Amino acid sequence: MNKYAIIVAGGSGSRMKSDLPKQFIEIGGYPVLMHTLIRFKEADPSIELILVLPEIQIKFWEDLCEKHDFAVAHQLVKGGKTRFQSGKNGLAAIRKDGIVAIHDGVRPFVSPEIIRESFVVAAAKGTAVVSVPSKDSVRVDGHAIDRESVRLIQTPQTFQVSIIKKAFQSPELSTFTDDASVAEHAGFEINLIEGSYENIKITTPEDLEWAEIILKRNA
Ligand SMILES: Nc1ccn([C@@H]2O[C@H](COP(=O)(O)OP(=O)(O)OP(=O)(O)O)[C@@H](O)[C@H]2O)c(=O)n1
Ligand SMILES: C[C@](O)(CO)[C@H](O)COP(=O)(O)O
Repeated sequence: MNKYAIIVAGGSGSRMKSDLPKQFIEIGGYPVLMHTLIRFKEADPSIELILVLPEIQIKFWEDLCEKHDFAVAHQLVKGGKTRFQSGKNGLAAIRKDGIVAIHDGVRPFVSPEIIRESFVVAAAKGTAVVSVPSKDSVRVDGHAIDRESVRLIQTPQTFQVSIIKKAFQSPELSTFTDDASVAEHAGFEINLIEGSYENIKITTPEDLEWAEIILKRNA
């Protein structure tokens, strides 16, 4: 079975408010993106890695790889204006059937076990989307709802290639905040699997402090 991971890192990182795009900020001495790619190689060395980056950042990334002697093989693909378009560009680089995990480049602490589980479930059921329960109470439009019914969605979001390629043929909608919403819109059932609170998305400056803490805890 062919296995792929599309690591989307084509965003602008506006909420981080940093001159250096957040995917390149160093944690534990290495750029965030290198940690993420290594997690996938650790999960399964046969996974083919596809890294989606803004075109303008590709040379910078290649220089970083040289500087850090980064030897994890990966294919580079140009990003798009939105996460949907970046994902679609990544998918276009896959020519064979198999299973593909789509993962935020800025989630460097996904565990190899969760990655492997997502491939197993997607192979059996077509889709596997990582999620955690909400630890906080939740209100929608001002009204309390049963938080047991809430799941917070993470990545990887893993699919049979044929399913997710078909789903991405839909015109883009503003409600597509992730790949699962694209697949669901196309009529596919979404299977949730258990994630981890450590699998944070580095989004705002304080997340970098959490990242250093998680790294030290795992050292
Ligand atoms: N056009 C885009 C937009 C986002 N992403 C990726 O999708 C992931 C999740 O997005 P987010 O954390 O929102 O990243 P940014 O869009 O870069 O951040 P912001 O929303 O703060 O600008 C990131 O790895 C980001 O690089 C992408 O590949 N292409
Ligand atoms: C894909 C995602 O990480 C799942 O939680 C999330 O939807 C990305 O949202 P963002 O606004 O692009 O950070």
